[in-house]
Amino acid sequence: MSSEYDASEADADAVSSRTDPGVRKTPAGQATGPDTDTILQTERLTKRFGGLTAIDSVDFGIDEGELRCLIGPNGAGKSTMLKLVTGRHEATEGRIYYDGIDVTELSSHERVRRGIGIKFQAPSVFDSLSAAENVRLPLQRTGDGDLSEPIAEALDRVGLLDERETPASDLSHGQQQRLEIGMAAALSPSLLLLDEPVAGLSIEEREEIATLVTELNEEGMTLIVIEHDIDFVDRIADRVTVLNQGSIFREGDIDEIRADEEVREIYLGET
Ligand SMILES: Nc1ncnc2c1ncn2[C@@H]1O[C@H](COP(=O)(O)OP(=O)(O)OP(=O)(O)O)[C@@H](O)[C@H]1O
Repeated sequence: MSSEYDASEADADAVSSRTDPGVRKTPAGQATGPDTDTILQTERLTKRFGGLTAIDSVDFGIDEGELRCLIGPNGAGKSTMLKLVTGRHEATEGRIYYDGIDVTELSSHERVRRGIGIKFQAPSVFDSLSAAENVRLPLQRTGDGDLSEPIAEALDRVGLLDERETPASDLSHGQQQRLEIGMAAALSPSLLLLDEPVAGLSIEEREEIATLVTELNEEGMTLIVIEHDIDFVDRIADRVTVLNQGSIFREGDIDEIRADEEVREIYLGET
């Protein structure tokens, strides 16, 4: 499990309090611009927590329209990687380019505005609020007026329209996960990051999430999904990136990754 103590929040605050967003185009930034398929590219991205290097000089790229799975053993740096992309963590070194610009210094809020969405590993729905009230929260950050139509659309997208008045606490675990994905997808991000969307779910609930994630991708959303369940990864992924000890260990399609003996050793616990 990810550590979620104050350092991450402090980082987010530090980033969001900046007044100069530091947006600038650089040659590497142009690598994510209109003349290329690459929507996200990191360059020697590094995150240290005190003496611990959680992400170690990583160059990670993903094409627009891809559905990429990020796998690796516990503590490999997967969640940290996503939090760096969203701005919840501030990079220690390196750059992050997204859709043609350098977003390294941008606040989380600004990155959301530019089309980066995330569903965190830790639950973020409000139990006492209904499904509709939960979906309203991200929508009212950017829009005002009558939100009933976008709320209905967002709930419909994740199959929860009939549960719109149900308090989140009364939803099943699978429905809560779908609600969280609905909240992250409500603003129609270009890039959606999902941290362990099927953890603790039944086989049927996993299948529902697999279908939902695949549909979002078919609608044109680019997705990065962290997942431990290799069968789920097999079900959804185009390509797979294996992280280990803060570095990219392998990248390839799922069949190559499953057949790779060293990956099996570090990730699947097989010899
Ligand atoms: N806020 C933090 N403060 C200090 N160390 C942290 C913090 N967040 C993560 N770490 C450390 O960074 C390393 C990478 O953690 P991270 O949560 O990114 O791994 P992960 O691959 O997502 O693991 P898991 O699969 O268990 O969720 C771990 O050693 C973790 O303890």
